[in-house]
Amino acid sequence: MSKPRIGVLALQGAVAEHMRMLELAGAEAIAIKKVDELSEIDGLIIPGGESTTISKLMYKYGFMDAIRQFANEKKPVFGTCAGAILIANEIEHAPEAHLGLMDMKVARNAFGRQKESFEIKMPIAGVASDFPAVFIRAPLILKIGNNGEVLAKHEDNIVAARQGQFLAASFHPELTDDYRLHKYFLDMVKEYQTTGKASV
Ligand SMILES: NC(=O)CC[C@H](N)C(=O)O
Repeated sequence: MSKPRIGVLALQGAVAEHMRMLELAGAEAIAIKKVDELSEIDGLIIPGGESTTISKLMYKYGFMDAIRQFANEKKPVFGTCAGAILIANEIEHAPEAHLGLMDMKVARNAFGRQKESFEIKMPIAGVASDFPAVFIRAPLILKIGNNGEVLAKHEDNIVAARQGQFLAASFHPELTDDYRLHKYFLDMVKEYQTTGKASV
């Protein structure tokens, strides 16, 4: 079977780092700069960075509707840090969501000033017992919808979750050499490719 093709939304943020991890995990990584490039990929990562900036650029280049359409085709989407904020359907203290794909409520910059940035090892269900998670002005997942699955918690707060084709992490899984969470996303993409084929 050929390698799954995974895109990284390349408007702002940690793009090259995600591409490197995807390649280590066995995918073909593609930087997505224009909407028509979405048709070339089987799954999409929306990286960390600054969610307001990425959102503005998404509107400017027509990505809002194009990514919603991509998700409608049952293709997996993984949002990390700012990317998790962008895929959430509810943001605390914000009047509206951005893409509103995944049924979860997030809070931005939720760790307070002394803990703006830190690294810990933590268990992630189905991924690792000791995953090195780097948090940088990270959001928290306050709640997830009924069919969502909590994958990781830090001090009782949800920091990684999955809901069907959607995966979200508060932290940056692309800043170390540990590509196990990228591998997990790759397996999700393969699962959806197989499901897609089986249903036709
Ligand atoms: N590292 C990050 O992606 C930080 C996210 C940023 N604090 C935001 O709200 O967009």
